[in-house]
Amino acid sequence: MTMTFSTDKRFDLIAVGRACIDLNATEYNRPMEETMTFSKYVGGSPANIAIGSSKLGLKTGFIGKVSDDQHGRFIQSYMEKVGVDTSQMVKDTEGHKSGLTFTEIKSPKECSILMYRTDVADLNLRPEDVSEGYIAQAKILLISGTALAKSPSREAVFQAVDYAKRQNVPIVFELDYRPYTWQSEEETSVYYKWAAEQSTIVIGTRDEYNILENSEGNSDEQTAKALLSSRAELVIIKHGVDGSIAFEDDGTITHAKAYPSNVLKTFGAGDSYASAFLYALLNGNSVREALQFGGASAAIVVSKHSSSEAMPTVEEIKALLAQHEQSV
Ligand SMILES: Nc1ncnc2c1ncn2[C@@H]1O[C@H](COP(=O)(O)OP(=O)(O)O)[C@@H](O)[C@H]1O
Ligand SMILES: O=C(O)C[C@@H](O)[C@H](O)C(=O)COP(=O)(O)O
Repeated sequence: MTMTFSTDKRFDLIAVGRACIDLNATEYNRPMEETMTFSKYVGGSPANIAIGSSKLGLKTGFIGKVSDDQHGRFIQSYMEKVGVDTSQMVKDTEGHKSGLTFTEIKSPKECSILMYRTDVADLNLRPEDVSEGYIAQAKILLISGTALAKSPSREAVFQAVDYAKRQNVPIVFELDYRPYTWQSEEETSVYYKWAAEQSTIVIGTRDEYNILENSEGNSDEQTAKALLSSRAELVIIKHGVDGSIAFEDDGTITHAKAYPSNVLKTFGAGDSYASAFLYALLNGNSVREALQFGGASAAIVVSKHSSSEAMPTVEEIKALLAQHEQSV
């Protein structure tokens, strides 16, 4: 299947949610306690997806709140530099700080992130910060799960979803589960179910769908069937190095393998996957081709140091896919 999107919009994709700071360990293969140096990048799942999409050539906008300080200015200027429209990125006027994520690279397979997210600026986005006229200009609105974790950001996302529905803008929900920001898994499940019910495309890992379902017992088929019975037309279930599966509402199921990669760290895979997957779909490619695009993009990013800065170009993705075709 290929999906069709409006052609007369100013933006291909508008993302709503957090834009933060990643501090990635520059010393590899050691625990955080022994890591002394870090490199700074823009981070936050929806910001990474917006940056990745923009680097691929999509016209991209961002709705979010950042701190009114050096970090907020760094985030905004980096996103502008890579072509993301930041006209709807607001500065926090109450002193809230941008979130920080420290990464630990213990081995290429054993990575973790440590988030500093107490009362962060992004979770203080307010409904009145969200413009219906802006959302109306998008082919798709991307919402990320973490923005639902706390008020007032939760209500800002409700507002964005309401505007998108009024304006017939399809919603893409990236589950983006970050336990640090939630009170409990039960609470997360309530909001995840709600968001999935509003969305045309749902993207998440198997573990994230378990959180959504508040249950560990469901198969991918059961999960997809339940979601496709409401508004969703396409459900993507990711399985890390084992690849991903797309379930469509006409019953088509497409499996995609991950591409071999010289892995440096595992984080960044999901965001690069989402940006390239959505790029391909928005450009009229089939779901199968979009899965391949997403997987290739992720294979590139896990071999590099950052999530945002490492987002590949279309040419890099095509080169990896061509290389893979030659070797099979
Ligand atoms: N180690 C890896 N090597 C190559 N590709 C990977 C690797 N890990 C993940 N990917 C690719 O990225 C996609 C998303 O990764 P996954 O780990 O499932 O998501 P997330 O990063 O959101 O947890 C996978 O479906 C796969 O195509
Ligand atoms: O999402 C965050 O706030 C942290 C990210 O910026 C970080 O780069 C990361 O963990 C990305 O991992 P992914 O979700 O696996 O793409």
